[in-house]
Amino acid sequence: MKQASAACVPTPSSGESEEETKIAVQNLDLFYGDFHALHGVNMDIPANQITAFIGPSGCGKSTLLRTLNRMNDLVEGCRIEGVVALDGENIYAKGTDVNHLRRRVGMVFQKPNPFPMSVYDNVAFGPRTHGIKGKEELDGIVENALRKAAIWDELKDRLKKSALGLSGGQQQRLCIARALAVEPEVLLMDEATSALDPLSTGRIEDLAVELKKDYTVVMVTHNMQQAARISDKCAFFLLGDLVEYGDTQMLFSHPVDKRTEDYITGRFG
Ligand SMILES: Nc1ncnc2c1ncn2[C@@H]1O[C@H](COP(=O)(O)OP(=O)(O)OP(=O)(O)O)[C@@H](O)[C@H]1O
Repeated sequence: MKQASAACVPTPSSGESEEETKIAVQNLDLFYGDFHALHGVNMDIPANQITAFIGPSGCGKSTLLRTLNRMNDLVEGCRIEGVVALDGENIYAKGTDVNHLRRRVGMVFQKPNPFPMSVYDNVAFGPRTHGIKGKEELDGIVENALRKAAIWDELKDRLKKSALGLSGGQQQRLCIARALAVEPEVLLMDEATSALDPLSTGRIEDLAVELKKDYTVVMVTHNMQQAARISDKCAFFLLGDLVEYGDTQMLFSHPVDKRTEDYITGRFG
């Protein structure tokens, strides 16, 4: 993957508001081989808020989400131009420690993907990889992460049982706990509720709202009600273009672009 040049980018101020920008995306173009998947995307993602990416299938939501912790590095032929700055530092600058980046920017996927091991070992996996070995310390980390993911009470007596025996909703909250166990600053959620029933979806939504106190949450969702319910900022994409980005309430009540209006009113997509 081509490396962008800027090593350190000043975090743009967000004008009159007091919002702190956690991630600044600047002039971002992404290519899969010859296919130009993202076109000159610019957006400031605020700290301690939920930002939702919406738009029809194939418009580039997941692609953009994956640029935020360089998951696209794993895709052969993927090339990026532009800047993604985390706390003002370009994550595509030469010399970036990608493992450290992914520790700071964790990710939860559409399908819950617990490892075939115990509940405890799933959550302890990341910290162990980072060299934490002491039982007492690991016990504390596991409990804390499961509490933050609002699943401690359900799982505290099943820590040694296989994670594969949990329900889909429990597995997804376990995956969130696993992501939180390495103390990230940003949590990326790629359609994290689309495989879940309404009750489990509600739990994850409540959890996301709770988590934004401590983390910056960025989510891709096909569910516009979900974006309207829980996100603070919303970005609408179409065919690789960021069409409109702003406060969720404004975007849903007074969309500026006709294409946004057509999409949120269900005229296409
Ligand atoms: N690994 C890849 N190689 C080539 N093209 C890809 C790859 N991943 C995605 N694309 C293409 O990039 C475009 C954006 O895909 P992406 O998955 O980001 O869209 P999306 O908005 O998240 O879609 P969905 O809502 O269906 O998940 C699509 O045209 C897709 O076919």
